[in-house]
Amino acid sequence: MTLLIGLLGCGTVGSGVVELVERRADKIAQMTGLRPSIAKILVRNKEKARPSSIDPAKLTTDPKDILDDPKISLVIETIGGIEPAREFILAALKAGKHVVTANKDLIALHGPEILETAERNQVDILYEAAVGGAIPLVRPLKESLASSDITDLKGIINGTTNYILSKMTDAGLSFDEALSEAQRLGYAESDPSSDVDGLDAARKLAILSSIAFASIVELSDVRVQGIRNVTAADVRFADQLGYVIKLLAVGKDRDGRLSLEVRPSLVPKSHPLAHVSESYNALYVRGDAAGDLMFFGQGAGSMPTASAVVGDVIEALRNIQLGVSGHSQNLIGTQKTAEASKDLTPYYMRLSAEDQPGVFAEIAKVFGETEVSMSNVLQTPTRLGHADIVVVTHNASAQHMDITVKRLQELRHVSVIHTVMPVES
Ligand SMILES: NC(=O)C1=CN([C@@H]2O[C@H](COP(=O)(O)OP(=O)(O)OC[C@H]3O[C@@H](n4cnc5c(N)ncnc54)[C@H](OP(=O)(O)O)[C@@H]3O)[C@@H](O)[C@H]2O)C=CC1
Ligand SMILES: N[C@@H](CC=O)C(=O)O
Repeated sequence: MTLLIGLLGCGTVGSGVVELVERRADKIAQMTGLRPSIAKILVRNKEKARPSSIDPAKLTTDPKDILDDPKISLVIETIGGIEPAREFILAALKAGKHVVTANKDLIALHGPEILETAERNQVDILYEAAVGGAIPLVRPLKESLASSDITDLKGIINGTTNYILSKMTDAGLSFDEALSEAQRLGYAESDPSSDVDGLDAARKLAILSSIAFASIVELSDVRVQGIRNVTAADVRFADQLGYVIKLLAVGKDRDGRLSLEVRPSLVPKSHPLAHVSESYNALYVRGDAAGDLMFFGQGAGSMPTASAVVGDVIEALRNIQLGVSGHSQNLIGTQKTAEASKDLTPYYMRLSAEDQPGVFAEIAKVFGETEVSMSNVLQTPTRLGHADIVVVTHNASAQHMDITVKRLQELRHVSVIHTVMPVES
């Protein structure tokens, strides 16, 4: 039997979905007893050039052609953003259609509303592709690891920034060159500042944390710092010190208190995360019974993301056949407190100061007075009479580092503090 699908959006991800559904239709029919067929595809502009796998006759600019068609039982949303994606998904769920989406913006911000609507209407809402591209993360956390209390999540969950940092480190590309390349390859969001400023990773961390830590997680619970301040100079200093720079997402549950952060960090070259390059993502998970696990794979791009979308389609078809649709939602009732991490860690700081006798002594004095101990110092002359000074500290708290930064900014000979990043061990 054929099951008709409506596809909302046919860009990087949507076009990959069309190709993969066609390629796998026979296999999926064997696996599930239902043959998926994409009947209609919603786009903004029907005249735009599309891959040859897209049948122009299926294109429409009217969402009603999908949402009001009773023959369409499943909707795949790959438009992105909040509206009109939210409106379309809610309408599809209310019309009794199952929904598969790759939209992390929407799930991170309106997850409870969407999951409740699906539950009420006894249909599936599946969003594996929203986090980590091809890597199965949502389902393992929801199902396979449900027997463990998860205490830690740590990883690289944005392909674009990882691509940019890898290319700045390994190929000497400038930030702008690397970003343009990531856009050309289809990794970046339509507004790439979501990637660069860490928001995309924050949305993904909120989604993962809500499942792993069994809590409602608001996006505002995640402290976010992107990679805009990371320059070629930081990449070079990090290299000299034996590190690479990565945008890490870190979530912890300490006895019901959550700390959630996205921030650029120095990772030792020997650390497994240091070898996760280009658009690859990786996530460490620590659970009390399961121990430590690491998930790794392609975190962005057309086919890797389509692979997760079509995996969800197959689950929805199986659920339809078994008559168990609408039970995949895992609604979470409680909300744990989120606060800044109190863990101590070494920090990397780069600042510019006048290059004259006594200046470094003044800087060192501030570190002494704020009780942040230095473990390593590098200095390079930059422009006439100025120098870049890099300090790596021993373990310090974020609060002590904030005070140190404030005090240093008051020094007459310090012109600017460029970057402050935690250092992983
Ligand atoms: N790119 C990636 O690697 C990944 C993306 N995602 C997520 O997948 C989703 C899609 O991303 P991506 O494929 O890169 O995005 P694209 O910008 O490449 O594609 C968006 C598609 O949606 C259509 N569209 C946009 N607005 C409307 C509208 N108002 N009405 C009808 N159609 C509309 C566009 O139509 P038209 O073609 O006519 O312009 C286009 O086909 C996003 O939620 C993204 O975050 C998730 C994981 C990885
Ligand atoms: N822009 C995102 C796409 C996948 O989620 C990324 O770069 O990771």
